Amino acid sequence: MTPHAVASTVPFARMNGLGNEILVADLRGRDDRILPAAAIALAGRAETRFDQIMAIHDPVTPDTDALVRIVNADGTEAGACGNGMRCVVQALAAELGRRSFTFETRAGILFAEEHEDGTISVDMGRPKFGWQDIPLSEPFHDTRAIELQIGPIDAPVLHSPSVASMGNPHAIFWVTRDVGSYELERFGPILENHPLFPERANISIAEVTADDAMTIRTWERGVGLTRACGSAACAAAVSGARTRRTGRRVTVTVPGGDLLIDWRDDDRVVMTGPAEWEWSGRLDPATGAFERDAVAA
Ligand SMILES: N[C@@H](CCC[C@H](N)C(=O)O)C(=O)O
Repeated sequence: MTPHAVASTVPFARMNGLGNEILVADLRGRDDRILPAAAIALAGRAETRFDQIMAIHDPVTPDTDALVRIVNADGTEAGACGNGMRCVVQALAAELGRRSFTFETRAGILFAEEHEDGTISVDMGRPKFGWQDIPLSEPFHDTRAIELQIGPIDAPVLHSPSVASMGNPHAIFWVTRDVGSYELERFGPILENHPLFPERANISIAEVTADDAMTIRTWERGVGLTRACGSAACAAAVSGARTRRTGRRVTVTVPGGDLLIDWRDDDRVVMTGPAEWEWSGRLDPATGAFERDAVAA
């Protein structure tokens, strides 16, 4: 890289949260952002393919540790990313030798904590169920099951989803067969872009397997099929409890593993799970050019 290019790059770590592919980029001390073109370029390369970039910026609000901007693979910004927040916590805990953090995101202030066993809990805030808050493009007074279906009109494959906002819009379709048996790659893009969702939506299918367990698969807005989506797990858990399908504390199994979701009595949703570091490098937030750090022999 030329000296100029090196000066314009920032450190980043390739990480994952249960297989949700995350790049954690450190933009502290700078005024710039990850540009959409850079995100699209990074997402398009096998080595740096990602679901979200978690860009750590200097804090804006007093008493927060950092502002975190969340960028999807298509370059759009998201309000929430549960798996990505766990990766941010693991990276900052290793750097700063602390375990508890307060972050600001587009969706509000979040609290997070790394436990002794290495798992990380993120307080994802309060869910919203009002149709304007999700948002939907038309009024639905009961968002536990809205009128929306896909497939033949008289025998829909998926129908009547619960909808919720966890800082980002989610639709949860309840099914009674193995979630792997549905063509989510076919239905996901149609439902993500359905006119009912003016800001598009994350689309999940969920099978309840016990009062305290469910299995989900998610088509992520701005990304596609994913091995894990933390905010979808939270949205599915609160929707399961709201529709009396489950209790308020559930293990949500995603293709990448298990997340524990606790919808506390104070209405806040706490997600607990792992994060994993893969490798580090430097990237250019304007172009997406990157280089890997040399690995010690
Ligand atoms: N993977 C995330 C959710 C990412 C955001 C989503 N694609 C959106 O645009 O809302 C998670 O773990 O929550």
